[in-house]
This record gives sequence, C-alpha cells and structure tokens, in this order.
Amino acid sequence: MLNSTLRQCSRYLNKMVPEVVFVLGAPGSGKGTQCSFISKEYDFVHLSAGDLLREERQRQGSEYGEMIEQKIRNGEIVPVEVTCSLLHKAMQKSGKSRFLIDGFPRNKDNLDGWERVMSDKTKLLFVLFFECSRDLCTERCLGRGAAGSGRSDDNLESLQKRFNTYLNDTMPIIQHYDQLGLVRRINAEVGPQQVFEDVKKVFNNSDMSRIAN
Ligand SMILES: Nc1ncnc2c1ncn2[C@@H]1O[C@H](COP(=O)(O)OP(=O)(O)OP(=O)(O)O)[C@@H](O)[C@H]1O
Ligand SMILES: Nc1ccn([C@@H]2O[C@H](COP(=O)(O)O)[C@@H](O)[C@H]2O)c(=O)n1
Repeated sequence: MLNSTLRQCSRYLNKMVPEVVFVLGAPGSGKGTQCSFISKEYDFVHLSAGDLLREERQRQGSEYGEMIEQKIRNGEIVPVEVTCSLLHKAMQKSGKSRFLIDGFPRNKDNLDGWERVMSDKTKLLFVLFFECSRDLCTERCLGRGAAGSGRSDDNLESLQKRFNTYLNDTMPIIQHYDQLGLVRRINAEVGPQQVFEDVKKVFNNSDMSRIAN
C-alpha cells in the first residue's frame, strides 16, 4: 500500500518536471519550420531563442536591445543570462510542461548557463539535429530574406559570420550531446514534408503514449 502510494507520488512529481528537446542545426537548416510542424502534431510548446531575443530587442525600455541587435547582425551569441532568463520566463508563462527549445544551446556559455540554472529544473529528452549543407542553408536564408523576412542577418555578410559561429561554437555542443547518446540526426536536405516524416519517427519512438497530442 505504502509502496504503491510512493510510486504514484513519484509518477506525479516526475510529470511536473518540464521536459525539453533542444533543436539545433545550421542557420536555415529548417529548425523553425519543423518546430512549427512538431508543435501542431505533438504536445510541445515551440520556443525559439532567436525569436525571443528579437522580441526583447524590440521591447521598449529593454536594456539589452542594442547589444542584442549588434550580436544578431554579427552572428554572435548573446550572453546566456539574457537568453536563459527569456526562455525561463516563456516556459513559466506558457503553463505547459513540454518544450522544443529551438536554437539553444548555441555555445559553451549557453550550455554552462543552462546547466547552472535550468538542468535540475528540467529533463532533457534528446537533441534534434538538422543536417544540411552550407550552400543549401545559405540559399534558403537568402531566399527567406528576399521574400521579406525583415531579418537583419539574412544577408551574405551576416551569414558568413553565423556559419563561423555555428562551426566553431555550436558544433562542439552537438558533439558533447552526441557523446551522451542524446543526438537524433535528421537529413534536412529534402523537402519540409519529407524531413517531417523522419522527425515523426524520432518522436514516435520516444514513447508515443507520453508525447502524443
Ligand atoms: N526542408 C526544406 N526545404 C526547402 N526549404 C526549406 C525547408 N525547411 C525550411 N525551408 C525554408 O528555408 C528557410 C529557413 O527555414 P527556417 O526558418 O525553418 O530555418 P531555421 O533553421 O529556423 O533558420 P534560422 O536558424 O536562420 O532561424 C525558410 O524560408 C523556410 O521556408
Ligand atoms: N541561443 C541563441 C540563439 C540565437 N542567438 C542570436 O540570434 C541570432 C538568430 O538566431 P536564429 O536561431 O533565429 O537563427 C543568432 O545568430 C544569434 O545572434 C543567440 O545569441 N543565442
């Protein structure tokens, strides 16, 4: 009787721990597109670190606006204290317990900051990693810019810097999670629907009963 009650309490408490999936890949590899598909099919809230930073940049009275704009334009990574606090607030505001965290952690500062503040409050399920060549990613970002994204970093000069940051700072983070057996690789060089077919296999293999909408 006592054991069964303890088991029930433990299940209840485990359920309360927010679960996260980190979504990584080169600029333009399709992270945002796939997160939007995933959040429609599965019970996950999509939080894009880049979108949260862009919103904060626009927020009147933000003390970080100028710094964020400069970093974004130069393809550099904003200090984790700012990004982690925006993510944490968005998670709390949503009132939900499963999150796709798109574009984070992008470097060692992001990773260390998350581990300091958030890793004991959350459970990392896996890291979704979209693999796509630099040429294709560049073409997609330039296409997005030409279609009117309004992003100050969808231009060749910023893209070169973003790719350097991706190769030098983000790839080591993906390798770190790969060594922990947490990376789920997806070929992102095919059409969006085809990519999503592979993404669904990953989510469906992760105990469908717990994550299906
Ligand atoms: N599989 C795909 N095939 C062709 N085009 C795609 C595919 N996925 C996304 N796109 C297009 O490529 C552009 C970039 O996609 P998306 O914004 O999803 O990438 P991202 O990885 O989130 O980019 P960023 O890191 O720069 O925010 C968009 O214009 C999108 O419509
Ligand atoms: N963890 C992060 C994520 C993003 N940034 C900055 O935003 C830019 C755009 O990010 P996208 O994911 O929308 O492509 C990125 O180049 C960085 O300047 C960040 O600092 N930290």
